[in-house]
Amino acid sequence: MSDDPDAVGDAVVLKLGGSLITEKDRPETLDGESLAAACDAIAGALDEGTVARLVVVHGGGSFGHHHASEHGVSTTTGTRDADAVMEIHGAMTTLNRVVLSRLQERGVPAVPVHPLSVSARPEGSDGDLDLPIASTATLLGEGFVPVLHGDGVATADAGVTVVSGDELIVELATRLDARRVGVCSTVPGVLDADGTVIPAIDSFEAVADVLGGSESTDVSGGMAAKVRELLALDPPASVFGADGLVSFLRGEDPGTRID
Ligand SMILES: Nc1ncnc2c1ncn2[C@@H]1O[C@H](COP(=O)(O)OP(=O)(O)OP(=O)(O)O)[C@@H](O)[C@H]1O
Ligand SMILES: C=C(C)CCOP(=O)(O)O
Repeated sequence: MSDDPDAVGDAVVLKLGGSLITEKDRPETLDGESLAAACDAIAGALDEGTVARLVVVHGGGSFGHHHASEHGVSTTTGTRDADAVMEIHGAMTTLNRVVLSRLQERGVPAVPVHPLSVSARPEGSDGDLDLPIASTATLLGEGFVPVLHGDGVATADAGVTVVSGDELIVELATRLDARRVGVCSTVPGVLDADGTVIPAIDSFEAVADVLGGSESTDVSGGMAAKVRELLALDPPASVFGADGLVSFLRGEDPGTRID
């Protein structure tokens, strides 16, 4: 149990991967069908009551990664160019607006929380992420669905680096003492060398050989970084594809479970 006063205990933290909701190889292109299906699943789960408190985080896909890559910005390399920061953040808030409106159209009380405005890496790019949690926790307590996203983040001695949605879900799940964490991506789970879904992972070394980055432009490390982040997490996490989302929101363990 977390001793953080903002912990709400029964929250589910869900990442909608950028590779799911955008066409990652075509700059600033949405995958409207996949996004709609994901929003249907979320609205259905809230209606049925299988999830009471939900935090959604979405990734960058062809919005954030494309601009970050053009400016040479990653989770470890920053920029002091305000125009570059605005291009990266602007693309992410554009995508965030679309995600919010697709959720709101389905009756989901979704509201934005923009990480660039609240978070930092005060010890530099190798240091921990500081994500003040009060706004997300209070919104959750008031019945909203906070929607965060990968973004730029103020970083001591580096300017602005990228914070990935994968880092955000770990921080959110820990600080909120969440019940479960899900990562819905474009793959049906973490795949072994034969392309078969690995049902469970409990150590990085056991799967390091099959873990790669992303097939597309990606400044935050793809699947290898995802698994590393999720292994460091207390509550169980699942990595699954679009077909697993309804099942995850019903409390099942589709795809790969990471403990
Ligand atoms: N062993 C593996 N199993 C599954 N996917 C893998 C593996 N190794 C590398 N990958 C790559 O990881 C990608 C998923 O990671 P990626 O970071 O692109 O997803 P995402 O979180 O949906 O996107 P974003 O980072 O834009 O939010 C897959 O599309 C695949 O190219
Ligand atoms: C590239 C940016 C700005 C966001 C990265 O977030 P991710 O897609 O979750 O890795």
